[in-house]
Amino acid sequence: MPDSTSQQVMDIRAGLSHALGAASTALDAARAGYTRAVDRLRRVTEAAEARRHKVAAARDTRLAEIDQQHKTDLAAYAEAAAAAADRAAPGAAGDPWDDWQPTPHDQAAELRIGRLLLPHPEDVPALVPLLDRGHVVVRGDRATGDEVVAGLLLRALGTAPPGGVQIIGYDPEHLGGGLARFAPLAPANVLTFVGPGGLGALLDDLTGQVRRINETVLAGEYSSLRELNLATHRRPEPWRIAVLLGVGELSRAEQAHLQRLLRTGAACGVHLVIQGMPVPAGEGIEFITAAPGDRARMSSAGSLPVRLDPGPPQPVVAAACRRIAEAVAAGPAPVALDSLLPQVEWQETSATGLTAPLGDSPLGVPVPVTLSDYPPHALIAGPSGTGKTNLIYAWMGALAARYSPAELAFYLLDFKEGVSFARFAPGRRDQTWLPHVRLVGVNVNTDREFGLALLRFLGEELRRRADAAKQHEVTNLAELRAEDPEGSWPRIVAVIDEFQVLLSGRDAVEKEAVDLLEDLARRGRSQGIHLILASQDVSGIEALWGRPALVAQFSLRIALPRARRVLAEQNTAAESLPRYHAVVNADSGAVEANRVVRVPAAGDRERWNALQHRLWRRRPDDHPPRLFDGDVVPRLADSPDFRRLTPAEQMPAPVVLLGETIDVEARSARTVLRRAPGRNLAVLGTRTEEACAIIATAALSLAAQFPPEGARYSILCLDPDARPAAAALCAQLPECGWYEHDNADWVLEDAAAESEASWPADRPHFLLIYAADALPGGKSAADQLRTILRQGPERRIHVLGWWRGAALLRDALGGPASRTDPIGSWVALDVHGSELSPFYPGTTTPSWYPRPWRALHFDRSVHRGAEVIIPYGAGS
Ligand SMILES: Nc1ncnc2c1ncn2[C@@H]1O[C@H](COP(=O)(O)OP(=O)(O)OP(=O)(O)O)[C@@H](O)[C@H]1O
Repeated sequence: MPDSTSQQVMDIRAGLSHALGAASTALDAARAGYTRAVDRLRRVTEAAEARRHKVAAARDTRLAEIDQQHKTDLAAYAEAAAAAADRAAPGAAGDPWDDWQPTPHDQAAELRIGRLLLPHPEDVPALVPLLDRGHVVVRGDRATGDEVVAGLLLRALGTAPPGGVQIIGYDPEHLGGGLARFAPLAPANVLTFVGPGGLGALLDDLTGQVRRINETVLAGEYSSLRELNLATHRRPEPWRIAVLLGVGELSRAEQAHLQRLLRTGAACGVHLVIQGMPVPAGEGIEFITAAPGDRARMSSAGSLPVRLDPGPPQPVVAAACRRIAEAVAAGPAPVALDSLLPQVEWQETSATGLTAPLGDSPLGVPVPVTLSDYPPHALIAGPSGTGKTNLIYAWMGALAARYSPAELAFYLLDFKEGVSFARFAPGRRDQTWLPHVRLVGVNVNTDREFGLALLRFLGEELRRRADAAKQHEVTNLAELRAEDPEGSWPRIVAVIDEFQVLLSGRDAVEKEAVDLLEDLARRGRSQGIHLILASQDVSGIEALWGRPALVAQFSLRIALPRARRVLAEQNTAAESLPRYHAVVNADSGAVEANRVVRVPAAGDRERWNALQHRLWRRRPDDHPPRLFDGDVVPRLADSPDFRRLTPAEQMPAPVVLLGETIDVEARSARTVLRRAPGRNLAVLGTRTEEACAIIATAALSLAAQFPPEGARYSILCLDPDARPAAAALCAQLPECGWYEHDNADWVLEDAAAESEASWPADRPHFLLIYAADALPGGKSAADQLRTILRQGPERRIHVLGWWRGAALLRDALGGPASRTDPIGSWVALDVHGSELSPFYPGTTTPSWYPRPWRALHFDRSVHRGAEVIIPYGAGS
């Protein structure tokens, strides 16, 4: 058993030791595991710590990055917002007051009132959309609010062209005091006030404006003035800002009006700035809560605080208001002439009429004006300085650019003192001319005869056209042109500025002028001859109004500001016209036909020259217009009639030129010295220089027709003052005899003897006597001269004598009872018509008043009445 016990013990021991061993192993393993676990824990903990640090670092970096990004974004947004604000409120809309001045623009801007306080230093302007966009209600602190209103108004004024913003003030509490700083605008009507009881009327008026603008300006084509402006770049209506200060309670009707305006006004440029009155929130209404410091707010910025700008300094307001008022008083800036010109020049046909714009309507649309069968002629009126001449230039420019010279011809006459039409003819500085112009008459105010000459010339042209029409069996120009396409039938436009001068005088000139005008006006319409008559004041032209049939032909009426009577009696449109505008009326001035036109500036040489030079370079021929300048003394050498004179083998009868006639073709006045009784010439009057000039013209024109020995010339000079001129002439004449006081008897005796001879002379003898009334030698010399005058011409001895008075000539002929027919032709200088009656047919006297460098010529063999002539300059 012991064995078994010991065995058992041993077994137990073995078992125990085994278990111990196992336990020890397990313990070791457990320990090792523990150690590893502790180690892992340590490592994990360390790793976790390291990760936490890393994450924290990463987070910090990221946070820093985000923060930086945020800051950058915020800066960018703030910058962008500021830039956008600058764009939305450029110049006067946003500039600080210390650097502020008006910067007119035709598009509405938003207006700065202060700055938005963002958590960022960038300055972001707080802007209010007023013009074209909405209305502003200012509430809160009254004094601060006043400054906000003043700032808004000044900025609005400064962003628009002068007069483009009109302010109407309603300030019942302070009777306008709230807007007192803008008072300099009042005289120019840029600021008007409505009295304490006038709110209803003001709202009524504004509602009326909105209705009118909707109906006639936007006319269904545009939804707002802003849209119209964007589409056309024009702004036909001003912005109207009604400033309602401390209004108090409104009646129901006023409330209704106000609500309507708040809803509809902005589209029509009618805006309300309201202070001290509750207004419910609504679209397009900006509410500004005025408060000092950071407590101000504006509705469009939500809860963002706003710091309001201080109000504009008084000197800035005063200077701006003065400038605006002055600019408004001076009128709108001129429109450019180019706005009337077509894209391509000389493309139109004038077969049925002439149509060209004269300017823009208030809506900015060009207003075409037509001359045709109806209306055929135009009457323009405007007091001096209102732009009549400018309007004529603008019209001519628009026509000349559209119609080539083959389609249109101008004849221009200016009775005004000055040379406004001279620019169309070649001048000393500018050699170009307007190719359409055929005739220019300037400085003609004392030469009304030139007006007559033009009318006679047009009358002739009318007859020529009527004959051609008859030949082609047609009745008007359009048909004639169709039948005769090769013919030259331009429409003729004759412009007579200050035409009342032509129709003044109550004399033969006036009568003939009115008759001719009436005929031309009546028959010219169908033959393409159009008259444009302009005058400072048509109301007093009796010759015109006395002929209703004549006036009726002028159905196109153009009235410049304050023109009288040119429109129909009840039509007062011209009274309220702004400067540089005209009423164009193609229906004899009837109110319904009024069209208001803004006329571009065409008077400016520079503007005109560009057009004229362009058209001149395209001129179809090289014929400049005939320029008649009443102030210029013509030269014999330039006379076409003189240039045509040449010595002929068989001289029919010598022609004597005397001076230039006042006519369209610059003809010379002439008399013919045939071998017949009475063919002598008398120059009458005391003006030595002119008398000498006429005798020189006569003698030189005679000399031009004879070969050197073909005629004989004798000069008898009895006036020492005439001696230099007579001697100079003598030097120019071939074979010229010279006689004075001492030897006068030689030439008189000889010539008298020759005159009585029974045989005709083999060559003519021209006896030029200066101061024939001063003959020496008593009765015998006088008798000899009478013999020469009576009998000489039959024997080819002709006297060209100067007597210093009509009565002296009469004496030379034998006294009051003697016959005057030995003097067949005379030229009178400073001699009145009544003194000339003995030398004039019938019992009439020529209607003429003497004036410097003009003479009256009469040739009994060809003239019905005397003609005014201009002596050629003595030096010619
Ligand atoms: N549409 C216009 N735009 C700009 N300036 C103008 C315009 N019309 C006229 N003017 C200017 O006004 C002035 C007077 O114009 P204009 O000579 O045409 O007047 P008028 O009526 O013919 O005067 P007057 O009969 O005294 O000659 C000129 O200096 C002219 O340049």
